[in-house]
Amino acid sequence: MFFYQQLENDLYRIGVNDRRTARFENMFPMPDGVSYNSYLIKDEKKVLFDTVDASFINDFYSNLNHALGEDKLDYLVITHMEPDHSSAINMVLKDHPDCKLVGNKKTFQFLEQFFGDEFKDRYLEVKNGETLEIGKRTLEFIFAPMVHWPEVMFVLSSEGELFSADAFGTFGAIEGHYSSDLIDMDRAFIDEARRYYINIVGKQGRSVIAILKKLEGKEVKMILPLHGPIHRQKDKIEYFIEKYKTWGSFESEEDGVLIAYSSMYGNTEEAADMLAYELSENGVKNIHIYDVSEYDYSYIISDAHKFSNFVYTAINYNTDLYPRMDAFLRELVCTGFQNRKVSVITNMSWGGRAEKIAEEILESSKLEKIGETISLKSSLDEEKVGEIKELAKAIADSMK
Ligand SMILES: Cc1cc2nc3c(=O)[nH]c(=O)nc-3n(C[C@H](O)[C@H](O)[C@H](O)COP(=O)(O)O)c2cc1C
Repeated sequence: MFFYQQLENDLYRIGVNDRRTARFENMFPMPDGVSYNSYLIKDEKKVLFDTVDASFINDFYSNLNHALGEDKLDYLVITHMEPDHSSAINMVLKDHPDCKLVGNKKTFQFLEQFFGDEFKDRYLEVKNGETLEIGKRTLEFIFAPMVHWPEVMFVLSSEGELFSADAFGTFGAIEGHYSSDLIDMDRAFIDEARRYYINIVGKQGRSVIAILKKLEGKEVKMILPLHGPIHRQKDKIEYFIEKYKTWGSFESEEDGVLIAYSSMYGNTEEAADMLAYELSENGVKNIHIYDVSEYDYSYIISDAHKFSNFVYTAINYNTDLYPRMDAFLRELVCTGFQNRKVSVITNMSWGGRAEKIAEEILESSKLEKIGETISLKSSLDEEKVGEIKELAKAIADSMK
């Protein structure tokens, strides 16, 4: 069977859903799957934008062949060489002998690293800002280096269709709603879009801001990302671009406190809980507590970027930082985490370097310390309870 959406008269989304792969990039859980989007324009020239993960080639071919009918492809535009979109390129090229590959110098370098140079005579190399006529449309190539990979390029058609590679994508298979105007973005979409962006593209915030600047003044009527729904309604497009500006600048979206704790026997957890109750007493609305041993880091990291305040615990473990907190903090820093307010609870029974190690890991994040470190000796006592009340007040005050 075939399954695709006709977005315009001659524009099709022919991607597939993947509910079988457990982890994106073999790291990030996808409880709701993911979609690999590929797009087809049937203008005078027939142009395919990216392919899908080769494991889904059969579904993809049924969609593509049905949408193409008797036509053959003239161009395959590669916006991004990551294998979840490019691993079927060689198969498509073999089926479409006159199809040219459109990419930039780096695209073809990576293509050869993955597939060798058997398609060399089919390259159409484009430079930043160059255009290609395909009939009633002209395609403009806008390089977006490091908006995930170095070779990434956006393509803007003269009809205002923006093929944005991994930008503006999300986790989650398409559940019928192939366009964001068909869903409530806040309820059904934005948390997973944030988790996708922060964990996958997050570190490249400067590159994201740079591409958004390049797009200013250009008319974008539709965004067609490689994962998740398309965006074709003005207010949805503006909403999502604003989110990208905030995320790309490493700014928080909301006042709130993310508490990431670790605890072997519950004493440090009790302190984290007590802090949360006291924060609530001080009027803080958004409080999220995560045990770093329980949750996949990608969820905690996404919320750490979302909120203004971050609290972590540093418990001593064989005189080092508890290994799961150590790993979590390192992964957090890998996403470019910065410019947040931070508070710390430590726990030691006899001694160690946990607090120092955590500080060293977070050094590049330029965090503003709020309140004094709460140093537990094994468990809470009256004095520490008083300190937690003071810390909660200091954190709440830091939001005003
Ligand atoms: C396996 C293990 C190793 C520990 N290593 C240290 C250590 O090197 N230095 C130290 O001060 N406390 C050490 N502790 C004690 C903890 O840091 C902490 O004080 C204690 O586990 C109470 O906190 P919790 O109930 O939140 O786990 C260790 C505890 C465990 C179970």
